[in-house]
Amino acid sequence: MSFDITNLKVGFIGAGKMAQGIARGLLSSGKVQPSSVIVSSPSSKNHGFFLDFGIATTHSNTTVVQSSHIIFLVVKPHLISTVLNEVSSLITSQQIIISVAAGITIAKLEELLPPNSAVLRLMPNLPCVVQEGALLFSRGTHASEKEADLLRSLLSSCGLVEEGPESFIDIHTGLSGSGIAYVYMFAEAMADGAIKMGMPSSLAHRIAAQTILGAGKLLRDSGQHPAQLRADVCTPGGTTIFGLHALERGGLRSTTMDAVEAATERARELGRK
Ligand SMILES: NC(=O)C1=CN([C@@H]2O[C@H](COP(=O)(O)OP(=O)(O)OC[C@H]3O[C@@H](n4cnc5c(N)ncnc54)[C@H](O)[C@@H]3O)[C@@H](O)[C@H]2O)C=CC1
Ligand SMILES: O=C(O)[C@@H]1CCC=N1
Repeated sequence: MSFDITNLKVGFIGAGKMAQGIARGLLSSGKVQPSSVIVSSPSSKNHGFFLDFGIATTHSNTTVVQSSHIIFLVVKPHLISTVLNEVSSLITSQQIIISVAAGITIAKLEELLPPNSAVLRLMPNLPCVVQEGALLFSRGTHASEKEADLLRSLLSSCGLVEEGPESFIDIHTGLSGSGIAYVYMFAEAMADGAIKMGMPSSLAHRIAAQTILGAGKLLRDSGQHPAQLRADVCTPGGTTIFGLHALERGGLRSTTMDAVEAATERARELGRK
């Protein structure tokens, strides 16, 4: 299978938050023009977002399949079977199917698709919208290095794109797909702490966001272990170690590990349904 990326037609089945995130990342790469993208969903609720970018919308999943080389399945996990039962007979081995549904395994996707279908399973996260996503994908039985390269190239503007074994996808879901929500909860709690100490809410939230952004950027760009960066902030007898001690008393590390484990287990459970 070979594709000329400049003429590539990309379809999305599902028009929600994650479809919008990937579509935005995709367009930012400049490799795909809005006129080459089409999106379907049963309601017109989210169509305005795509129409504003010059992307075509439809209520027909069939139309998306018939007009696309690459099809992103961006519906909730429990709808994957329904959608694939509807469109599977139209899918050819010349097309590439990419599922982002949490928990839904490659084996399940291949079972629902015609034999020899090229399938990739992708787990993105919402910061694709700002080109700072963390994405991990795995190849199905009939997806070669070519399809993997094409996906990497298409998603290059979505953020970090890694390929790994399928067994890592549910873990990545617990760590990163869901993980941004843990960070938001932490941001909210940090700001609440500052509000409790007397800072106005809007200033506290702006500073909490910038603190998390700065910490993340330094962590990523320095390549240092987080424990080293944390140690760099701690003056002996200073403020930070008092704050860290309070976090340790609350079991922050253990609770965070529990959160990654719980979300990973839930992804695995969704795959068994
Ligand atoms: N929201 C997130 O942060 C992430 C979501 N995901 C995965 O992305 C998928 C979509 O999640 P969201 O975008 O958050 O959900 P959402 O609820 O925002 O969007 C789902 C979309 O599917 C459409 N839809 C419903 N039934 C349909 C059908 N029969 N045919 C076509 N479209 C249909 C809905 O109208 C809606 O546009 C899920 O499988 C989820 O596991 C993966 C990583 C992160
Ligand atoms: O909560 C969920 O199931 C989806 C998958 C990862 C993020 N949101």
